[in-house]
Amino acid sequence: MMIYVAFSSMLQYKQKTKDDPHVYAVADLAFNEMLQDGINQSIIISGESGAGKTETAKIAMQYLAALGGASGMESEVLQTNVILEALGNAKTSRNHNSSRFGKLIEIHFSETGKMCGAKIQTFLLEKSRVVQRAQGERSYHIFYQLCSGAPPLLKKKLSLKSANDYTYLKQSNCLRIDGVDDSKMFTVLVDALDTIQISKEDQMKLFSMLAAVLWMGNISFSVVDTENHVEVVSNEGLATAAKLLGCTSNQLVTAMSTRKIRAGNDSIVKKLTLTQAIDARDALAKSIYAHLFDWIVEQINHSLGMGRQCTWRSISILDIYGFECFNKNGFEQFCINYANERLQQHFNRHLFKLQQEEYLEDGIDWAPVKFVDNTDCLSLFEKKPLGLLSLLDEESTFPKATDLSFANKLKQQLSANSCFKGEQEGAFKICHYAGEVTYDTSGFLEKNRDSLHSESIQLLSSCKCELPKHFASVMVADSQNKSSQSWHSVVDTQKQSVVTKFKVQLFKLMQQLESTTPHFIRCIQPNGKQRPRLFEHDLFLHQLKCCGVLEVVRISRTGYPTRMTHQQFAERYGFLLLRSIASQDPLSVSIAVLQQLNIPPEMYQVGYTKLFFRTGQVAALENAKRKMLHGTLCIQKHFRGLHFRQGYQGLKKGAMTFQSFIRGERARIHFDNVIKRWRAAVLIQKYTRRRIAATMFNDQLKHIILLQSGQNTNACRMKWSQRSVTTKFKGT
Ligand SMILES: Nc1ncnc2c1ncn2[C@@H]1O[C@H](COP(=O)(O)OP(=O)(O)OP(=O)(O)O)[C@@H](O)[C@H]1O
Repeated sequence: MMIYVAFSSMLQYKQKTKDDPHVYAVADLAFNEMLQDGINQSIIISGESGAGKTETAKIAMQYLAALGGASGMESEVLQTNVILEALGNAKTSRNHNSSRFGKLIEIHFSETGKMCGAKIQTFLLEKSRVVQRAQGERSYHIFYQLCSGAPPLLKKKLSLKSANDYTYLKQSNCLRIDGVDDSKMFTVLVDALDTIQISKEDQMKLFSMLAAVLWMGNISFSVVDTENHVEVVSNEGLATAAKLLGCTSNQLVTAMSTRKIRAGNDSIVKKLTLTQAIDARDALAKSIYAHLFDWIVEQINHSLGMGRQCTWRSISILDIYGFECFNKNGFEQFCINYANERLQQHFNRHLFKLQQEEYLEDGIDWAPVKFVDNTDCLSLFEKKPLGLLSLLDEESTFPKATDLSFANKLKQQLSANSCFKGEQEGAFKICHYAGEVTYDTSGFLEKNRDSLHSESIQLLSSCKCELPKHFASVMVADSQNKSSQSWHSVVDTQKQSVVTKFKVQLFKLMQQLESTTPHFIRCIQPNGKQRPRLFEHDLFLHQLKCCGVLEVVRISRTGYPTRMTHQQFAERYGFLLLRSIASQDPLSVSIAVLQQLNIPPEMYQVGYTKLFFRTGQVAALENAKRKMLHGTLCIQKHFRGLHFRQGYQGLKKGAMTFQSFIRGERARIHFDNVIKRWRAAVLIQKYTRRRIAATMFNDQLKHIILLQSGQNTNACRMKWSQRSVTTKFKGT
């Protein structure tokens, strides 16, 4: 667990730095602990509005994306910020890019630490901002981005005009933010939608609904009788809104200016008064926007969920709206500050209560550190039946109740509570952990009921476009009486109030966070003027005091932030012992390690089951471990080198012997072949030569014999003829 106090926004507005080594350190620790211990982690970022929570969350996400990158998911996960900021952030008097919703982003990692998906949960979007807000503030960024950045074709399709032409946008006299180019931001948004793989068709649906909301704001009413009943003025707003929703102008007129009232078996159609009609129009616009926001989050989750099959563990980053205290605080601030009380409780629990309880349970010597406990304030909200939330819900169920009657009820029931103070004219004050806030109850009951009339739901369900139909079905499913799934019954059924829904969501969130190892980042706002490098010391100190940072520093200095069971310690550092005492129990091993490393006794305490260390001691242990491991690694490195070199030489020798044998064998075979061929050639030559010689000899012999026989014959003949002559002479 780690707590980091961020003063990052001291650089705000002029020198934006998107680097923060301290945030990196927190993210790094969470990442390493996740891989090491196999436990899900959470990074809880809190602080006042404008203190830098969203920027810090983005820096942490970027760092985690870099650590778990190379899976292709990281750019998608980072691009979600662009979409969520466009639809859920707006300019307020305290922050030009204030998140008007809470967000928990769960980043999933595989066993090897690769990012493999993400899931986003959102909490309580401030939907009233769509139709109304304080002077100088803006509605959600996306409206201005769409009006100034949409390409001409899209503008024509949606009949879009400039932001100044829409009542919902121009009413607060603030259309621009210094240094922000809405038209450029629209291109960035479309790129992000493409990266997240939101199809062009779905993007078109999103932009059509946004345009429909804007055009609905331009629908006006005219009073037709003395009772202030109204008729809808047939103007461009009415026709365009109907076209974009996929219904007829008449259907829209009916939903906005009439109510069906049941009288026995019959139903009577009643015209609405001007206030009722404006409320009906605004309620429908707010409802469409809130459902559109949920729908886009659903689409993002669908896209980011593709790779979650290989999920192993996750790191959740919580960026929830900061504590707010304006000149006029309403229902939204009431819910936001309640959520902050819950988070402060989680913080106190982990940093003070659980830690100190652990010291006592393990029997170590400890003088308790006092801290500002907000349990009383939290029970003021949550106590049943006499808590703020229960009383608000109870009053919301009475049809005749008013905001004033609610304020009076609070005064009656809660004035004994030290955290509550009743004020004049329907106001009340709560002493929060971060300071006192005065709330104005006007609008509390209506906002808590958040009812949309059956006519409006019927209208949405009968629209030709897909999204309004989808929103209507979600509304029906949301209604408590799930058995009667039709729009007729939605208004009649007991719908869950906004605060109850929010409370349930918060409890679920807390349960989820409890199952993780928390890391806290406290953002501190340096000044209330949104200026860089300006420190308002009182504001600074106030925040440090309120969020318990001073106590955290105290407890960190005197306390024992690092704890390990004897077993864990022995397993982790036992190998550092020079003499082997492996047969001994983990406690003896641990003590022997501590003595060997000369850790001063005042820097640690030995509990029944755990060892407790003061700040910095683990670093010393880790240092010794690192040195030992480094030495071991060095020896291993050289041994492995030697071992492999010897192995290599042996292998080389073997290979060479083998190669020479093969080569000899091949040469021998080759030689044999050559000799055989040579011998065969010689034999052939011998026989050929003999044959030629024999033939020649025979020929010569023949000729000689012929010659000799000729000569012999001749000689005989001559001899014979000489003898005959001689005989003749003798005879004569
Ligand atoms: N690390 C930072 N570096 C530079 N500027 C920052 C940093 N953090 C915050 N800022 C500045 O402060 C402004 C407000 O920050 P951010 O929107 O994060 O506040 P927040 O606490 O989330 O407020 P809210 O609760 O209203 O959403 C930013 O628009 C930016 O200008």
